[in-house]
Amino acid sequence: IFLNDPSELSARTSFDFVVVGSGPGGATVASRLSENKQFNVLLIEAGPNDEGVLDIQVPAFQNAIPKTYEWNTSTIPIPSLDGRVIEFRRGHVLGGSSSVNGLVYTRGSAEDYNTWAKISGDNGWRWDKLQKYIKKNERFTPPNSGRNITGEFNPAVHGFSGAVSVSLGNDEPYLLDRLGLESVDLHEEFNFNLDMNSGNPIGLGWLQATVGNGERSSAATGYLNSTVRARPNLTILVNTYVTRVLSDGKGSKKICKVEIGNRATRSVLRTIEAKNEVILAAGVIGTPQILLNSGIGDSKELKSLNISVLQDIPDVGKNFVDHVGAGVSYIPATNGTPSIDPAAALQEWLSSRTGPFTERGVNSHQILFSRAPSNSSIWIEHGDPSSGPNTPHFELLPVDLNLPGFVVLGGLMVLVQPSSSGKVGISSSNPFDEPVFNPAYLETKLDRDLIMEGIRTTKRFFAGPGWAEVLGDPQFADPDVLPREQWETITKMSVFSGIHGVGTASMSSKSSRNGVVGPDLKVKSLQGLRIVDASVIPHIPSGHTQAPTYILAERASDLISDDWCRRN
Ligand SMILES: Cc1cc2nc3c(=O)[nH]c(=O)nc-3n(C[C@H](O)[C@H](O)[C@H](O)COP(=O)(O)OP(=O)(O)OC[C@H]3O[C@@H](n4cnc5c(N)ncnc54)[C@H](O)[C@@H]3O)c2cc1C
Repeated sequence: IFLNDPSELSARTSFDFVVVGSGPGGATVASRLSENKQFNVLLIEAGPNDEGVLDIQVPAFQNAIPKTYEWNTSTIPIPSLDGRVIEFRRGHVLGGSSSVNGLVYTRGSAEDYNTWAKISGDNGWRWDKLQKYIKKNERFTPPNSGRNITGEFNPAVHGFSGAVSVSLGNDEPYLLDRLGLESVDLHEEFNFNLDMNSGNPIGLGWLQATVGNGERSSAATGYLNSTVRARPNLTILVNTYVTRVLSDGKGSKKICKVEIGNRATRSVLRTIEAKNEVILAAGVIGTPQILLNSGIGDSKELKSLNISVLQDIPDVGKNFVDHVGAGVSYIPATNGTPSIDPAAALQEWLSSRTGPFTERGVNSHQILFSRAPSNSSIWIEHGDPSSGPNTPHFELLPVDLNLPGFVVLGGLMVLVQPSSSGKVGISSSNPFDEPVFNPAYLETKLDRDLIMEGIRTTKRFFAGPGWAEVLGDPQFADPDVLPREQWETITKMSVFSGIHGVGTASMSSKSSRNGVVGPDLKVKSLQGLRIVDASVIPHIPSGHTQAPTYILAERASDLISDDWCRRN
């Protein structure tokens, strides 16, 4: 059942489960729970339907998604970036951020998940225990160009019948791909990695993307396809903003209702009952915002905003961690990859779902994960922030963008195991007000030192005769040329968000007083409320975050289902 407006819901007031948010967390849970005909499930999404939106479907358009499909959230002036304000992107459409993201499919390291297990005291979160959920999520699909991909991935570590399609590039290797392989041959520091999704990501490998048959594969296309949408026991309600969750009476700790509103008119509309559970999956910003608006959070902060406290949980909105990156770009010394004819490419995509628009649009098919050298001087001052010795500190995404007025050649170097943490808060008791968000990028000296090491690592990767013919003068702040203070000032003005935020409703062990949810993802000290999205991730994965969120949500679906099947 698909509803475009809350007014269409009028006949129903109660469901077994109400899921809020339709990204990799919420779409997965709503889809899996509604496989059981006995469960009546409502999935609420603030944004519109994703169906038929070309800008979302065409992989190459990932660089230019219209703002109407995003929340357009701004940070506060970030103190650790000398007061810079940046936009933190997040999807506002069915499928959530997976409908607007960069399509990169990386799982992170086995050690990342083993760290979740350690923090939460639940071995079910260990990498080896999660394998069946990885397979339930993934449908590895060969490129529809028919290109031979032998030697570009390891079939043994993939799922072939899951919900979300994952593929390798359709095009033959680009110039940057050939030069990347040359670097691996030339420098002992960098190894070729047949498959970076094996749990051991370090090395240079072929990039896998959430693409199937030339189209974006998202939480919406993967988990909410037309068959799922037609289920009589699943109602999908889009264009509907959730303001709060409510308990069943004064003093009660049992959450049983969701309140919805109209963002345009800033008015509350009504409540909807959840007989079994409310499952929050509104993402790393939306979930803590709803909790705080509901009086679940730091009691001191809530009281100062005149919000009555339903449950004091100081960590709500805290511990925001995100990847942060620096561009390592050069002036092109040659013409690089020739630009394509966009009209012809679109025509080809429309008629056969093949051609350059099936690609991510950056003229590179590779990704490099690496660690800061063990003899680096930074280790004299700092401990290792990573999950373990097989976990990368850095990611390098080579790019060769040749768009009119926008030429980028080199790489995006991203710090994937940062140590700084920020905060999501609210500024008033009005649930329609914007969140107050400080991502605190580069707040720790360790992160600033590591970014420096990452740039040096990237320079070593780009050193070699092949690259010398292509890369001209550097266009980035070079830590080996500039004095430290000047380098830091420029870097703070130019770093970018990895858009991989986690941790604002973090998972911890049952007995821990820190964190927001237990290992079963139930909100501590309350009943009837769970969280299933990137906000519960207690240690940021060293890879991009959609796959970890899907994997987490697949296990969460089993946890929830088992709980309620046992009771009934
Ligand atoms: C531009 C961009 C590029 C990215 N690139 C990559 C990439 O290449 N690879 C990768 O792995 N990851 C990438 N990510 C990150 C990845 O998409 C996210 O980690 C993942 O989608 C998180 O899933 P989620 O379910 O936690 O939240 P989301 O996917 O953000 O979903 C949350 C949903 O909740 C809805 N919602 C929020 N508040 C409310 C409310 N009050 N009422 C109702 N609904 C609400 C939102 O509209 C949204 O649909 C990218 C993200 C962005 C934004």
